[in-house]
Amino acid sequence: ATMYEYIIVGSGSGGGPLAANLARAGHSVLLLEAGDDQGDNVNMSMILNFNLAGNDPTTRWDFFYEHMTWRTKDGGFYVGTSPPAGAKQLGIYYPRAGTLGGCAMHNAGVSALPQDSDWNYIARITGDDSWKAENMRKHLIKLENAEYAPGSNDHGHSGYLTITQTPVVLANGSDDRTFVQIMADATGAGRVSLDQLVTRDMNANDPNRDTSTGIFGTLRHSDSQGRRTGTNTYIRATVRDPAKYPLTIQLYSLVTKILFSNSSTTPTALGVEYLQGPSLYSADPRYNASAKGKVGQAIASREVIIAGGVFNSPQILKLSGIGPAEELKKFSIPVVVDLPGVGTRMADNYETSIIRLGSRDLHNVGGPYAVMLKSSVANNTRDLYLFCGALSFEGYWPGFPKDYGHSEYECAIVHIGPHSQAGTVLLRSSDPRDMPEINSHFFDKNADTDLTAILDGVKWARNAFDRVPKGLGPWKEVHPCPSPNTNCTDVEQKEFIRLQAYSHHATSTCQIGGDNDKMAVLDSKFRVRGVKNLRVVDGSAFPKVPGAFPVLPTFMLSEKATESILADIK
Ligand SMILES: Cc1cc2nc3c(=O)[nH]c(=O)nc-3n(C[C@H](O)[C@H](O)[C@H](O)COP(=O)(O)OP(=O)(O)OC[C@H]3O[C@@H](n4cnc5c(N)ncnc54)[C@H](O)[C@@H]3O)c2cc1C
Repeated sequence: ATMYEYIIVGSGSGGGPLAANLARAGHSVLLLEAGDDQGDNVNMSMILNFNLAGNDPTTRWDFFYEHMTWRTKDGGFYVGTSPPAGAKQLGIYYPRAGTLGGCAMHNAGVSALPQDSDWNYIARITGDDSWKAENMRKHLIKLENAEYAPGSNDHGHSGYLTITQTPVVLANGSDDRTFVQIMADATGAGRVSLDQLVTRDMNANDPNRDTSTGIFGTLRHSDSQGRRTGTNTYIRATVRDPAKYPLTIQLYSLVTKILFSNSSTTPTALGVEYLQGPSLYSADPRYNASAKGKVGQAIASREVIIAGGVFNSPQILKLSGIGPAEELKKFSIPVVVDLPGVGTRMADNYETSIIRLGSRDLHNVGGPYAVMLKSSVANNTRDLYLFCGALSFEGYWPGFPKDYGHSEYECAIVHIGPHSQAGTVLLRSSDPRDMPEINSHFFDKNADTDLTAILDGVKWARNAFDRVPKGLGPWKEVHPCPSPNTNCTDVEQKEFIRLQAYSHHATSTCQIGGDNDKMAVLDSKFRVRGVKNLRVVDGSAFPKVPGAFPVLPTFMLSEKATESILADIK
C-alpha cells in the first residue's frame, strides 16, 4: 500500500477543504471518496438547479428514516400517513450526496452563520476558548470570498468559498414587490426601503446579529454567474497543480474500516481498507449487490481523518471497532474502544412549510428572501428562519418537489435549536455496504415548546399572506390548514407539523465534548477519544446543530481542524 502523511475519508464540506488545505501546507494527502466527480454536470454546477441535483442518480445516496414514505405495490411512492394497501414503509426520505464534494454539491447552498452561542457552547463544554465566537470569525474571513460585501473588513475576499446574495428584483408593480412589502409590514420594518431589506447581511459582524429579526437577503455559496463554489471547485483547483500541492484523489473508493496498530498501549490508526468500484454503497440508486469491488489499503504516516458525513462517519467508526461495545459485539466486531456516544445524540433542525395558491398566476416572483423571527418561546435570540417565495418545498421524497403551478407561494420555516437531540445511527449489519438504521427521534423532548415555535412561524406567515390585495387573493391553503377548512385548531396544526416535519441538516453523531462527558466521541481538537492519530472532521462533530443551516459552519469547522492538525506537527 502507498503511504501518505494524511488520509482523509470523504470530500464533503468537512473533509474536502481540509484535504486541500493540508496539501497546500505542503503535506501529502490521499482523499478517498466513494462517489465520482460530477463537477461538470450542470445539475450540480449551477446552484439554482439544486432540486435537479437532489434527484440526480449520479450523486444521490438515498437514506430513509422511520415513517412517511412508502413504496406502493406498483413500484411508485406514496408520501403521507394513510398509505394504500400493500405499500411497504420506507421512512422519511433523507437525501445525501455520495460524490466529490458531498452534500455541498446538491444542497440549496444557503450560507448562514450559526448563532454565536453555538460556538460559545463548544468553548464552554470543552474549556477550549479557541471555539468562542469571537475567535471563529477569522475562519470565515479566511475561507470566504464575499462578493456581496466588497470592501468590508468583516468579510473575507480571497478565500475559496465565493458567496453571493440571490437577487430579489423589486420591479415596480411586480408581485415580488407586493409580497416583500407585505412581509416588511408584518415584521414592522417601518420606513426602511425594501431594497435595503432584501440585501441585509445575515452574516454581519454585529453583536446584535442573533437577536435581529426581519427580512434579510439569501446568501449562497455560488458566484455571480450562479456557479456553485466550495468543495468540488476548491479540491479541483488544488489537484490541478500536483507538483505544487501533493493531493491525490481516489474516487470510487468506499472505506470499509480503519486499520490499527496494537504495538503501543493505545490503539493507533495506521491507515484504511477500502473497496474500489462504482456504486458500491447500497444507498446509491445504481447499487448492484453482485458487484463487490476490489479490496485495497492505504497507509498514513501521520493521521487518518474520517469525514464521511453524519450517517457514514459513525458507521465507519463502528465497523472499525469504535463505538458502544454492546452494539459491536452483536455484530461480532472486535472492540477497539468502547465509545458509547458514537451514533447517538443526533441533532437536526425541524422544517415545515405553509403553502398557498393565489387567485391568479404570480408574475415576476423570484427570491426567495429570508425572514428571521423570534417565536413566543424563544430564549432571547431569533429561533425561526423562514424562506419565502414562489416555490413549493414540503420535504423530500424521490422525485421531490411537487409542483402546484404558477400561483404557488410558500414560506418554509426552519426551527433553530430544537430541544430533541435523541437521533441514532445504528449498525444494521457488519457489512460496510449496508446502510445503517437511522432514527431521528424528532420531538422526543419538549415537543410542545418546539411545536409552538414552529406554529408561531406558520401563523405569522398566514397573517402576512392574508394582507395581499384582491386579485392575488383570496388564497387556497394547501397546508397545514387545507382550504376550505380555515378554522383548524392549534392541536390539528401541531399534529400536522409533528408528522410532516422534515429536515436535511442532521449533525452530531460523533460529537465533540468535555473530558467528563462519557458520551463525547471527540475532544476539542477533533481527536477520537481513546485512540491515537484519528480524527473526525465533518458535521457529525458538532455537539448541537449549528444555527439554521449547517454548511457554512461545517466549512468553518474544516478550517478550525486544519489549524488544530497543523499545530500538532509543530
Ligand atoms: C438536499 C439538501 C439540501 C441542503 N441544503 C442546505 C443549505 O441550503 N444550506 C446548508 O447550510 N445546508 C444544507 N444542507 C446540509 C449540508 O449540505 C450538509 O450538512 C453538509 O454539506 C454536510 O457536510 P459533511 O462534510 O458533514 O458531509 P457530506 O457532505 O455528507 O460528505 C460526506 C462525504 O463522504 C463520502 N463518504 C461517505 N462514506 C464514505 C466511505 N465509507 N468511504 C469514502 N467516502 C465516503 C460521501 O460520498 C460524501 O462525499 C442540505 C443537505 C441536503 C441533503
